[in-house]
Amino acid sequence: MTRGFYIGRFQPFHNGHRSMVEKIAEDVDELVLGIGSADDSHTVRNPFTAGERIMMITKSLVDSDLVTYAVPIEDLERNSVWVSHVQSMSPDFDVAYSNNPLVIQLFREAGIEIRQSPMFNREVLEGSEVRERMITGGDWESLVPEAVVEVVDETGGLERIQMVSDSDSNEN
Ligand SMILES: Nc1ncnc2c1ncn2[C@@H]1O[C@H](COP(=O)(O)OP(=O)(O)OP(=O)(O)O)[C@@H](O)[C@H]1O
Ligand SMILES: NC(=O)c1ccc[n+]([C@@H]2O[C@H](COP(=O)(O)O)[C@@H](O)[C@H]2O)c1
Repeated sequence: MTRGFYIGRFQPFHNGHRSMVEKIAEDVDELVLGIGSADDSHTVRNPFTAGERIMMITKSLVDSDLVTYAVPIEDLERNSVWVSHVQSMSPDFDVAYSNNPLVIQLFREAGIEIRQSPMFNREVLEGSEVRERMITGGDWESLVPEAVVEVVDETGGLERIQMVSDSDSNEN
């Protein structure tokens, strides 16, 4: 039995993340999705709470055969102990997945196997592109699973990101 760990901020969970989960499913029996920066929300870069991101992930993967667990991981001031912090919050895992250079470095230094994945349609499947479209009224819905559209509707996420974006630009 192999269990993987996939870390990301998932702000929001988009079709690139879902494709990555499908790719990882070829390697592992179970997957932990670590919701990074779990303590952050209500900003343009991190608009959604950890709870909202858990809903997005759980509902998007409901039809998947893979056993998945979504675990919130708060940020720490000290990179040197971040991997231990991750391990203290997550079910045990055998291999980690990320394309983030700092994350890759920290897992390598801790002696944990880390695998990268190909980028899927990265020209548009990027969190910052989805958030920009949410703010400007573009087509963001086609970039995310249907379940994410429903969670954003249910939680008033669109009004929220537009409001925090407005207050950011008023401060600048
Ligand atoms: N289109 C994609 N295809 C494959 N992997 C992706 C894609 N987009 C993001 N990832 C990977 O998923 C992980 C989590 O990414 P993250 O939550 O930061 O999303 P992001 O799209 O890079 O968002 P942001 O623009 O907010 O930084 C990272 O390792 C990232 O490289
Ligand atoms: N010291 C720390 O708290 C620390 C170090 C490395 C990564 N992280 C987090 O891991 C996540 C990585 O996800 P992304 O690949 O989406 O950037 C982010 O939430 C990031 O803040 C935190």
